[in-house]
Amino acid sequence: MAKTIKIFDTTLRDGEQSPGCSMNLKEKIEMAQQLERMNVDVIEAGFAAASPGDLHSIQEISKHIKNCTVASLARAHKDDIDKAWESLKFAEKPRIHVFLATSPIHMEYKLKMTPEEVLISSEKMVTYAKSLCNDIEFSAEDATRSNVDFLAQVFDKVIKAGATTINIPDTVGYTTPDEYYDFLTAIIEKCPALKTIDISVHCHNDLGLGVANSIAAIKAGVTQIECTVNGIGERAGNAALEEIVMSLNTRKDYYDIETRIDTRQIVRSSNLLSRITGVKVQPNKAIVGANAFAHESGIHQHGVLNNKETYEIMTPESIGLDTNRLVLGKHSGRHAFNDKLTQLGYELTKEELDMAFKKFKDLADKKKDVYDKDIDALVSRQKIEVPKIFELINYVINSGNVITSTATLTIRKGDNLIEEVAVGEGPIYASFKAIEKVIGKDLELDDFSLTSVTEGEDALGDAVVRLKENGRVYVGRGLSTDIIESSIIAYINALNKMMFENETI
Ligand SMILES: CC(=O)SCCNC(=O)CCNC(=O)[C@H](O)C(C)(C)COP(=O)(O)OP(=O)(O)OC[C@H]1O[C@@H](n2cnc3c(N)ncnc32)[C@H](O)[C@@H]1OP(=O)(O)O
Ligand SMILES: CC(C)C(=O)C(=O)O
Repeated sequence: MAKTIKIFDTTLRDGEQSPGCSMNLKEKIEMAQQLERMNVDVIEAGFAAASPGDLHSIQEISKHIKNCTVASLARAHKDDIDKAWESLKFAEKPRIHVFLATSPIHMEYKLKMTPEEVLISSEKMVTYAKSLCNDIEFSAEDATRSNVDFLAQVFDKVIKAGATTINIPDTVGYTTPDEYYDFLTAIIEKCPALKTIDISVHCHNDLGLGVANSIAAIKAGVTQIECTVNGIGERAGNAALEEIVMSLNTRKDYYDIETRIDTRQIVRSSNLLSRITGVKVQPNKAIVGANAFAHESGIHQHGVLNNKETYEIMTPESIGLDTNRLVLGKHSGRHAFNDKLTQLGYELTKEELDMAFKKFKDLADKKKDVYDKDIDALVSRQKIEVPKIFELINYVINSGNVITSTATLTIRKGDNLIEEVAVGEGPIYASFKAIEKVIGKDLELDDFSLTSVTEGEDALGDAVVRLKENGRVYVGRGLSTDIIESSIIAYINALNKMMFENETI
């Protein structure tokens, strides 16, 4: 019988450590709910001691999650562990995740602790965490550059102290698949107690080997894999969840390993994360890249026309890739719309449904064919919307290749309608300048991009604006069949986020 391994998702903790990938509370809750829909076993929701905001967001995420374990990270410090426990007070299935580095370089230069002190502290802190919570994970940070005998000693102590999962991470993405397999096999042999609990790995991608190392670890007998959606994470990122899960799924014939992941939720999870962070997935990314199922050359196309399996090792449907099915049109009613939302995995309140239905009708008026992707984009965006402190009422553009563009914008702030005119190189830049005039200050535009949600002349334009202030990036998104309108909405959305989170303006 196939063995089932656990998927521990750390998109909201290690993933959020990725530059430019920070998320606000609403976005984290929406992402956590999507992870639950995808059926991950554990959601690492954050590092409570990092800030009161992090602690609060773990509490709020916990309130919304029923089926997954929620983990909170802590250094081997009593105060961190107390905060982690406080952050988990609403969790149905809480896990405290304590970590301490075990490699000579980390112990000497970072922790300034002797191996003996690390041994004592690990045992003491796991004992303390266990007095609060039954489910305790212990991670030996930089395990792959640690001495195997020393690690075995640490693991013996923390397992006796009550750890229920031991994580053996490749913190700096240093190891290779063969070496990791040998290393894990050796450590399991030296510390037989490991066989009585869950053994986990957490692989980074510094050499591009995060997924390969995770798969080698499964072969060596580990029972939990730590990973992130789209492989985001510190530096070059973490092992990508979708790649690990689909490798095991596609090569079940070889590994005979299963996960509990609903693979049809993979594309939606990837899209939602990109939508939230504004970080796009590279087109040739395995599984979720735009080209992952595209066949460009004649010989391939010929093969696929005769039999898809000539060049496709998994079906697009198995990862939830919508094959552009026409779903609804402007004559569709509320029941059909609600039914579609249920199929897509959404549960909306009546108020949310009313709002989404109105947006859908507006879209169906402008766009001939409405696809699953369009509806997903509309609804997932609505769920992470912040209050509209500024709102676009209307705009007029005067532009061409022989004149400087002029934008006239009317924007609502509270009960006031403010109109401003600005000129700029191109209609979008002129519009952004007009918004700055409305708020009375210059903003730093970190990045701007525009893509289409689906194909076709009437496709929805998806604009992403990244505004930077005091080192923080605020990502705004705008969706419209008119690309200038979507750009203006995206800019105002980023501005609203900045105000909502920071009250800076
Ligand atoms: C491999 C990983 O991904 S680990 C997780 C990384 N995530 C983060 O760092 C989250 C964001 N971090 C933060 O907000 C801050 O670093 C905080 C709040 C956690 C700590 O901030 P500060 O107290 O100012 O410490 P700072 O970050 O400068 O240094 C880390 C301290 O923790 C110690 N430390 C590091 N890891 C551990 C550990 N696992 N257990 C105990 N102490 C540790 C370091 O030795 C250093 O101690 P020192 O202050 O006595 O010299
Ligand atoms: C805290 C641990 C698990 C970690 O993030 C790492 O080792 O990379």
